[in-house]
Amino acid sequence: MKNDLVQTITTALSQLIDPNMGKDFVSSKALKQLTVEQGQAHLTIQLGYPAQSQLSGLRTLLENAVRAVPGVTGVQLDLSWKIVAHSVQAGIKTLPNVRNIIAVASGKGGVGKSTTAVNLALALAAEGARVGVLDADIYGPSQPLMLGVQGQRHEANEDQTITPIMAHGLQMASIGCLIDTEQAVAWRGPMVTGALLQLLQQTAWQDLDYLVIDMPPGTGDIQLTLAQKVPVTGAVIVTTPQEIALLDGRRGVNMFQKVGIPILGVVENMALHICSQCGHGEHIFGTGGGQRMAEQYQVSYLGALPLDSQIREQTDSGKPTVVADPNSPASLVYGQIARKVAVQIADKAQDHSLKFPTIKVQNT
Ligand SMILES: Nc1ncnc2c1ncn2[C@@H]1O[C@H](COP(=O)(O)OP(=O)(O)OP(=O)(O)O)[C@@H](O)[C@H]1O
Repeated sequence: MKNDLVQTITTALSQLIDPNMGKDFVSSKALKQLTVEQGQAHLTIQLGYPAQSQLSGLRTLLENAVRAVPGVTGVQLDLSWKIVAHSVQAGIKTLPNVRNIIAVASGKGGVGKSTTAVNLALALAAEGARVGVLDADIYGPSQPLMLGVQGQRHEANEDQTITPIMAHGLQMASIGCLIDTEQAVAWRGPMVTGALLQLLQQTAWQDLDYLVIDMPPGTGDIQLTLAQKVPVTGAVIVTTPQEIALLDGRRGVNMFQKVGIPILGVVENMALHICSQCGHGEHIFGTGGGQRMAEQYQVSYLGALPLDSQIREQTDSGKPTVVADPNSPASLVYGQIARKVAVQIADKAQDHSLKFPTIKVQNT
């Protein structure tokens, strides 16, 4: 009888879809433990993604499903999440204290890659994850400004590490807080990649679930070398609707796929112009480009942000939208993007790197 009840509850949970994962709680491996004693069900459900804002809804969903099983007289549910490290490119070691690296990239500059990276990081943190940001945009480091810590310097430690700067709950490292980046303009590619890899490896990251890397814009040698040497779980491509940016965005998708990094999806930034006077929205650059690109490459379309002066003002004044106005429509979009990214990472059960051929790079 007892085993029968365990079996019936397991069957019920195998038919209950986690709305975030789009998968049931058994095949997503979230159900960790289930015992039944005199009709009292004790369950341990562990999600693979941060879900602070989702916990009460998921709790109700799960408890109702178990309670509806005939013979169950009560439910005790232990509901939590645990973010684990996922596979990276073949032959590359993961970083200690960093479970997952998310590269945020764009085919060209000025499309809002840094703005997307910082708001994605903050939205993941708002869901309860431990998050860091590495500003790898050596020619135009903007994370210190966006996180309101411009002028601060990294502290060097005796063990050759540097301490990340804390901002809005994120651990941040930026080349802009280490050197005068005007010098870097004259650096050749290998010097740039060397400095960025050193920054990544010598920062004393503390127990991160996700490290979001704000990549240098473009798809040249520096980006390719980084994509080959940094242990990345997945990449997010930021693009704008203009055709030229989309062409560049396609190059970004190709570059990551060539080196065996899965694309977590495409973010379409500045997709719609919102008039600051009347609030009216207009697609000044055309519609549907990001979605078409995602379909063409069979990658996920993560969402679209409007061209909104508030996003610019908030982010450029050191308080990105997700912290300045957490309930705004734009923050909700960043939240959805973060959830889709986290869920895709949680769903990444195996090493995808074998799916794509690895190419050799000459200029390291
Ligand atoms: N959705 C948006 N609406 C309005 N302004 C935006 C939006 N996204 C970004 N911006 C603004 O556009 C400017 C460029 O953004 P950002 O620095 O994020 O671009 P980028 O792609 O990282 O550029 P680069 O790589 O050249 O540094 C910034 O002033 C930023 O505040």
